[in-house]
Amino acid sequence: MDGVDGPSRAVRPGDANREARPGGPDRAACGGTVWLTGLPSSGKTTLAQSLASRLCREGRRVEVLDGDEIRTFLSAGLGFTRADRDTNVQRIGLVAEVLARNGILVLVPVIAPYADSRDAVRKRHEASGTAYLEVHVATPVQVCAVRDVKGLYAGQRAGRITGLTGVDDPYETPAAPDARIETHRYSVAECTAELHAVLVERGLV
Ligand SMILES: Nc1ncnc2c1ncn2[C@@H]1O[C@H](COP(=O)(O)OS(=O)(=O)O)[C@@H](OP(=O)(O)O)[C@H]1O
Ligand SMILES: Nc1ncnc2c1ncn2[C@@H]1O[C@H](COP(=O)(O)OP(=O)(O)O)[C@@H](O)[C@H]1O
Repeated sequence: MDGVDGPSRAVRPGDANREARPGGPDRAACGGTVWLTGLPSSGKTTLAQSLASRLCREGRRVEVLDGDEIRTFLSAGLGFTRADRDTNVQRIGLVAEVLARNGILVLVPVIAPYADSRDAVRKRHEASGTAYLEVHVATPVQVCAVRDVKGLYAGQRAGRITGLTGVDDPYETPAAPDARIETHRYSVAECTAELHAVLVERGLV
């Protein structure tokens, strides 16, 4: 309906968030998504939890969208085909963007093995002017296979599972991530500090 002040205009996602900030953008007061992509056992969840704890202590509103939890509810029934992984990633991307544009810092420790799928999530954020950082948790597959937190690598070797990301299923390494974290070289505390510094540098903290 047209208002008394003139014709209405389309309200785009993120408008309310921007208008709620008098004096222009205030990155420290607005949200953003930090997507941690990497192989199973690369350290995504550990780093997301560690960074979330630190950000919470600093008074930020933080959400971690954990891959396993999402697959139990929001993506229940999806498997690990390319189509299912894409659907899973796009659903998570939508939730992350909605939370982020409403002032939450959203940490997403999800494999997201395909570049075009990750790019679509970035574009969704760009469309609403919402900050988005892609972090590659760049742990070599040999190290991940030794860590093998959930026994997936052993399961693949034993023939119990197939289609394991980075072993017999693709992982498209991010070509130009906002950060690359080498968890095989540095401790959890050091990697968390490095990630935190990236957020500071990008004006998210
Ligand atoms: N075949 C296969 N390949 C990769 N990962 C597998 C597979 N089967 C089960 N899992 C476990 O599923 C966890 C969640 O996966 P994601 O939702 O992050 O994957 S995806 O982005 O949709 O590809 C993922 O969690 P993380 O280990 O925390 O990465 C795996 O432990
Ligand atoms: N620098 C590091 N950063 C993150 N995890 C690390 C690091 N060094 C060792 N680890 C260990 O690697 C494992 C990573 O597991 P997890 O975080 O569940 O991986 P993912 O979520 O990628 O599957 C944990 O046991 C963690 O303690």
